Amino acid sequence: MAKRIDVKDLDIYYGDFLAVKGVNMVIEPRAVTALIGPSGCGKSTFLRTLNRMHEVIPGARVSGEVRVDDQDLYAPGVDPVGVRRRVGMVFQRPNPFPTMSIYDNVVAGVKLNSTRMKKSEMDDLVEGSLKGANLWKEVKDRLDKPGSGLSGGQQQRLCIARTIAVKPDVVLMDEPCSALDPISTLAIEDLINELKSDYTIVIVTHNMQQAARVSDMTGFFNLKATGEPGHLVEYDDTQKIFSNPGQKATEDYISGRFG
Ligand SMILES: Nc1ncnc2c1ncn2[C@@H]1O[C@H](COP(=O)(O)OP(=O)(O)OP(=O)(O)O)[C@@H](O)[C@H]1O
Repeated sequence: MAKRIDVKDLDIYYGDFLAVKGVNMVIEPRAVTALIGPSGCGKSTFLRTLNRMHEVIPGARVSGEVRVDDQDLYAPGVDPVGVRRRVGMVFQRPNPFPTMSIYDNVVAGVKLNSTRMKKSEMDDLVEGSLKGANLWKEVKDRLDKPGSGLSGGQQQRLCIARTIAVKPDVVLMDEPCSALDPISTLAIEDLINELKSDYTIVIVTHNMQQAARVSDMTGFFNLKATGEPGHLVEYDDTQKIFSNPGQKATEDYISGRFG
């Protein structure tokens, strides 16, 4: 299950534009790592390199290494589809398949991976994944109803259930609460806290209180000026970053002096 991610000398490009430069970082398993920093510094871009989603944009590429338990995701011959199965992703806006039932939403990824399963196994997987996403009690009597009939917070938990149904090693979350109300946000934060016992979790967030609440480690990204590449300024225990950061830029950012 949870795996360590080792990023070495990673440069990330959109065509000729170097968006993020020189990232070195070890992301620990069974922990939550938060990525913070001002708009445009490359947090989401970096996150998408961790499951090879970056390269779906034409011209987008990387140089350097991303190792997940010693396998370089960018080595020749590595299948990006397999990578995305092992490293799942939850997006900013809940994106369940709207006309699909709640049940079918949970197993959508599993079916895509063409794993053949008996109905009883599928039922168990749906129940286990919805329980894992703290949604089971709310939906168990309406599994055949469309996913779009759920509240925003429930839809996001449904997306998390869909992500964990394929049994990934890592779960990436790109601002998973930014479209949610405060109560749904707290529900997702509780869930993140529970999920970390099984997965490596990396979350991009604009909300520094959220980073402080949910994460064990925090990486602060910044950029010197518009058009310059983003870079990782500081990466440390969340408590240290928020109480006694090593860099002035980090301190200025977390104390609200810029960004
Ligand atoms: N599809 C794209 N094509 C070209 N450049 C892009 C693309 N997506 C992002 N960029 C550029 O890459 C840089 C990093 O963007 P990114 O969205 O990763 O930053 P971010 O820190 O996640 O920002 P935000 O907090 O606003 O979401 C920016 O200069 C952005 O304009």
